[in-house]
Amino acid sequence: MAPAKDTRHANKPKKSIENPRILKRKRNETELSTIIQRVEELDPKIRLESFSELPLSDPTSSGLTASHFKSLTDIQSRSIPYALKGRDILGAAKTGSGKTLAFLVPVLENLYRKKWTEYDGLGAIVLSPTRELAIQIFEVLRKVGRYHTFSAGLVIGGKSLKEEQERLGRMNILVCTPGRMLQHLDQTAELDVYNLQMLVLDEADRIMDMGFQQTVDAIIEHLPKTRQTMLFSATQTKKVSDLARLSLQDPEYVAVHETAASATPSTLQQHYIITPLPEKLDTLYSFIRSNLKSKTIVFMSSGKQVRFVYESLRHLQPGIPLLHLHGRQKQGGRLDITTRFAQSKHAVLFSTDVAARGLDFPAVDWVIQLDCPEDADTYIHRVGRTARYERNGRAVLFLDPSEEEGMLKRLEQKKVPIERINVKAKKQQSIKDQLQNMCFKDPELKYLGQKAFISYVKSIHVQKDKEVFKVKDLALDAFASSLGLPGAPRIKFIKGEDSKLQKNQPRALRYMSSDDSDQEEGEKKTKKKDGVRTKYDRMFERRNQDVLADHYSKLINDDGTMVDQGNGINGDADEDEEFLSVKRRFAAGDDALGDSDSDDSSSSHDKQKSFNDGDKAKLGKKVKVVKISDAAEPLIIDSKRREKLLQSKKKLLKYKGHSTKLIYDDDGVPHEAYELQDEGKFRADGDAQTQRAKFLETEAERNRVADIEDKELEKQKKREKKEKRKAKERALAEGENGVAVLAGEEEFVDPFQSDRSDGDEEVSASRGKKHVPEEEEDAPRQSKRSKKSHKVESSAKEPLEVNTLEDLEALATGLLA
Ligand SMILES: Nc1ncnc2c1ncn2[C@@H]1O[C@H](COP(=O)(O)OP(=O)(O)OP(=O)(O)O)[C@@H](O)[C@H]1O
Repeated sequence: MAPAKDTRHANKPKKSIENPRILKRKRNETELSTIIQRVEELDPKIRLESFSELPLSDPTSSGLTASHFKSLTDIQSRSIPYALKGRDILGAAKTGSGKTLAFLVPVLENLYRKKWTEYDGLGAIVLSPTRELAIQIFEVLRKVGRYHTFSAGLVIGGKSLKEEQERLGRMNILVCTPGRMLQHLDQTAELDVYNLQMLVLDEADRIMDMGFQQTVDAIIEHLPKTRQTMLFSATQTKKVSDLARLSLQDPEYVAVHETAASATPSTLQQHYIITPLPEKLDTLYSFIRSNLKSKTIVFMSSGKQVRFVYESLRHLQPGIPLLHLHGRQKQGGRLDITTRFAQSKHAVLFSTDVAARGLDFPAVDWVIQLDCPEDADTYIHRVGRTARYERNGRAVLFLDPSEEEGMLKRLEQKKVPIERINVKAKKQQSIKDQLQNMCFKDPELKYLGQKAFISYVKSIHVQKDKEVFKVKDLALDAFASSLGLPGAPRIKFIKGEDSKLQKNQPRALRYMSSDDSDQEEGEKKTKKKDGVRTKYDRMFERRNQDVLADHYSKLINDDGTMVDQGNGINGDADEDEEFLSVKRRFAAGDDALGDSDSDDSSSSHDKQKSFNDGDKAKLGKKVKVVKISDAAEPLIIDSKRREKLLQSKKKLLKYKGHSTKLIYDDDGVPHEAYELQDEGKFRADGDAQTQRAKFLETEAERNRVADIEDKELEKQKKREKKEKRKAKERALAEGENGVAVLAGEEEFVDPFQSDRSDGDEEVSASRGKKHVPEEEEDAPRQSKRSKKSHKVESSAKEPLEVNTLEDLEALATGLLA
C-alpha cells in the first residue's frame, strides 16, 4: 500500500562501502532486521526478546547483558507483525504496556527495509498531543534507533521557527505536536511530505478529539493518501468518523486487553475517598505529610489550581520536595520539572492533565486525583502514570459526595475496579487557619486563591457530564474559606451557551471576559450588602491593587506592545490568560482593570464624565483622555500605540469630506466620475428606467470581468511570491552544502540536554553518515556540528540538580519536625 519508492535521486552519490563505521552499522541493522523478520513469522502469541534495548543480537557491543532481554509485551508481539506488513493499525492496550515500541520498531524497520535515505524525504511522522510526550517518544526513538542512520527531529514549538525550518528539509522521521507540525507544513518550503510512508498517532483518541480537530484535519490534507497509518492509545477511538478522517484502509484492530476484567493494569490498586470539597486541601496535606517517602502525582483541573496549591503548600513546608507542572509554563521550565520529577526518589508533582497521558515517570508510588477527572478515559490515563510495566502502584480519587454516584457509574461502565477507603480521622490535619493567615498577609496568594476558586468552579460548570458535575451541589462558600479566602468570589456564567462549546474554546477566550470582573463585582456587592465592617474585613476585601497594577504595567510596555510576563507568584513562567485581554479601549467609567469593553457608545459617553482622577491614577501617569471631535467619544490614551492610532485617526478626520474622484480625459480636462449628461441627448436615448437597467447591466458585467482578472492577478502574485521564497530557501540550503541526516549514534542530540545547555534546540538533530561519504561534507558545517556535539556532551556531564534550595529547606524542616 505504500507508494513506489521515489526514484528522483537515482543518481545520488554511492556510499563508500570501505568505510568501517558504515560497515559496522550496517551489520547491526541487518541483525535487527533479521530479528524483526523472526517476529513477523511468529505466531503473535509467542513472546520474544525485548526491543527496548537494541540491538539485541550483540549484547557486548551495546553494553547490555542477557538480563536486558525480556519478553515482548502483548501489544508489541501482536501489533508489530501487522505493522511490518504495512497494515493500518488501531492499537489499544493498557497504560504502561509498551505501546511506544509497538509503533517505533515498525517505523524504523519499515524505513530500513525500503532502504530509506536522506534523499527520500520525510518517511514517518509521529504525532503526540503534548510536548512532554513528544520529547519522551523522541528519547525512545533515539535509543532504539541508535544503530540506524535515519535523520530524526523533534518539532514541538516554543522556539524559533526559522531554526527548525533550516533543519527540517532533510529529516526522515519527525516526532511532533500537531500545532507546530501544521505550521511547518504550511510554511516550510523545504519540508517534503509527498513521499511519506507512515503516520503514527500516539494517544490517538486525544489527538482526534475536538481540541485538535481542525489542526489534524489540516495536517492530513497535506499528506499523501496512500500511507500506513497507526493509531495507539489505552482508550482507543473506534469512531467511524475518526477513521474516515484519517482515510484508514482496512485497519487491523489490535486490542489486547479488550476481554480483560479491568481496563487498568492489574498491578494497580485503586481507591476513592469521599471528601467534601471544603476538606479537600486538608486531606491532601494530611496525605502528603504521611507519605514523605513516596513519589506522588496530584492531578488538578486547572493551571490556576495547580499554582495555588503548590504555592500554599510550599509555604507550609510539608517535608518533601514539591513540584508543579501546567501548560502555561515556559518550555524550559516544563522540561526541567519533568526531568527533576523523573529523577526524584521522593517528591510530589502537582499537575494538570498535561501529564495525564503517556508520560513514563519511573517508579511513581501514588496518583492522587484531587479534582474529579472529566471522564473515565481521563481517569484511566491519569492513574496510568503509576503501575507501569508490571510494577505496583496505588491511586486515590477524591470525590465530593455530589460526584460519587455519577463517577462510580462511569468507572464501572469502563471496567475500572475501584474501592472506597476512609481517611483516618486522627491523621487528618486542618490547614484552613494557616491558609487564611497566609492569604491575609500575602495579597498575591489571596489573589491566586481567588483565581483558583474561579477556575475550579468554571471547570465544573463547563463539564458536559451533568450526572457527575453539579455546581449547585457544591459548598462553594466553605470551599472558598478552605482556600483561605474571605468569601466566595461571585462568578457569572454565560447563559445559554453550550457547555461543550465553551469547553473547547481557547482558555484565554473562555475566561477573559469574566475572571477579574466577576470577582471584583462579587466583592463590590458584598461590600454594599453587609453592614458594619471591621478593619480586618476591609483588609481582606481590598482589591490587591498592587498586584493588578503590577501585572498591568508589565503587560503594557512603554511602547504599548504586549510583553510576555513570565512571572507567576514567585517568578514562575506562567501567565494568567485574562491579562492578555487587558489591553483595550477603556470605556470610561468601566473599571479600569476589570470589566469588559462596552460597545454602547452612548453609555460610554455618559460614563466618560465619571472617569475621575482616581481612575486615571489606577492607570498610571501615562493616561490621557482625548476627544477627537464633539460627536466622537473620547479616547483614553494609555499607551504609545494608542496615541499613534489616535494621530492617524485625526489625520483621517481632517481629510474626510474633501476628496472627490476626478477623471481626466485625453485632453487633460477633469471630469467627475458620473457627470450629468445633456438633457436632450438623455431623452433621445430612451426611457430612464430602461437606460438605468442597461447601465446597471453593463456595469455589473464590467465588475464581474474585472473581478476575475483581479483574482487571477492576485493568485499569480501569490504564486510568484511563494516560488521566490522557495527558491531563496533552496538556494540557502544548497549554499550550506551540508546534509541534514540526524541519527549518527554519537550525535543524536538529547532534547533534554540541548534545552538545558543552550535553551534553543527544538528540532533536535544529529547526523549519520551512512549515505554520505565523510569526505563529501564541508568543513565549516562539520566544525559547527562537532562544536554542537561537544556542547551537548559537556552539558550532559554536569550532574543535574535535583532539588532547589527551597525543596531542601522544605525537606529539612520536615525532618526536623
Ligand atoms: N518489551 C519490553 N520489555 C521491558 N520493558 C518494556 C518493554 N516494552 C516497554 N517497556 C517499558 O514499559 C514502560 C511503559 O512503556 P510505554 O511508555 O511505551 O507504555 P504505553 O503503553 O505507551 O503507556 P501509556 O498508555 O501510558 O502511554 C517503559 O518504561 C518501557 O521502557
